[in-house]
Amino acid sequence: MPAETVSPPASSPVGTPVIEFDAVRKVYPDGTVAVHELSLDVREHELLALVGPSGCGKSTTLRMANRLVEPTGGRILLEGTDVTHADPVALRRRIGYVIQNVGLFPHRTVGQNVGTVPRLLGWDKKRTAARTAELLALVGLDPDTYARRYPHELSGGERQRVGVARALATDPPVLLMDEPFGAVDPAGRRRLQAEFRRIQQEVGTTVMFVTHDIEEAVQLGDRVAVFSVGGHLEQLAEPLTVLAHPASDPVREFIGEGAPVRMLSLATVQREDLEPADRVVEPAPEPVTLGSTLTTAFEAIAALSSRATGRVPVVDDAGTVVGSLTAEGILAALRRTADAAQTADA
Ligand SMILES: Nc1ncnc2c1ncn2[C@@H]1O[C@H](COP(=O)(O)OP(=O)(O)OP(=O)(O)O)[C@@H](O)[C@H]1O
Repeated sequence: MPAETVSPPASSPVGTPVIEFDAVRKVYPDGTVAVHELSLDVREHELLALVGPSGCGKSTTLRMANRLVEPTGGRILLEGTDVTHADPVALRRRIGYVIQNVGLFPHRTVGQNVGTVPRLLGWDKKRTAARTAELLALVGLDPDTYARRYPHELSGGERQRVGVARALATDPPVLLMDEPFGAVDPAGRRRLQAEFRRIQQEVGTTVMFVTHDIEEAVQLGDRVAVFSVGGHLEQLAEPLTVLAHPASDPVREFIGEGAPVRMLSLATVQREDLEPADRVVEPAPEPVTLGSTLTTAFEAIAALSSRATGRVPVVDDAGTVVGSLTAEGILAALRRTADAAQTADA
């Protein structure tokens, strides 16, 4: 993340395609067309969110990428190689997979769960244990406390974190996620989303992420693919473009009336929006930190309204005061987003 921004930039990935769907079609034996002539790519380090109403073919699409479902027609390439000819077991070791209820092994400890694939790959005990501890720490679970616990001794959110850690264990180039945070309560879900996004950007994993929740899709996705029933890809674009310029009636219907508010929730306060640090009164009470609390302008408003002073000191990771957040700063962030929505590619 660039140091001068307060939150992750809405990137426009131009990387090489890691997963490519080329005219892929899936018709189930009973004649249901789940996916209709789908062509799209997921680019290196990108998080692509697949979103749409129930039954529109999102999970089928995802599961074709690791051959849990065989396509009826077309080609799927992983890093340039046609996966329809790959050994499914070897393929799944290169592609992490996280689903809603995680599917942890109930009789194995958290540490054993996370270390499953490394052990299958023949890693020795020491290397597996070190990687397990590293991953548990990455997802915010203290290895000394959690590695020896069993799944039933965890909260739902903690289990999801273990699921993410397990999927990342061998550093797969690609992660497929199907409603991974669906079973978590709203507050925990928001925290998990933010933490997962931070980890994904830090590790650089390419992610294909299925959700039925447009809010989750626009918050997490670098790009968003909106599907309609019958497995049609209606629009593939950056979040702001989908919200500001829905490409068809099904997209408009799906994003609903909340689109303007969702658009503003994409507004991010940047360093340039802060008042200069020399105007901050020291010592700064309860500062907020660049890149964490101020994820969106909405959170900035919450930070501001909880202080009586009308300004909130902002510090960087090292604790140095870098500026002061005021209502004008938030307005500047909102204005920038509204301008970007007007000029976003239709
Ligand atoms: N094994 C199957 N046999 C027959 N039809 C299936 C099978 N699996 C899925 N379908 C059908 O294919 C279509 C797409 O299903 P899919 O699970 O991919 O949708 P989805 O968008 O992920 O839905 P949801 O959000 O409800 O999970 C649906 O009409 C579904 O009923």
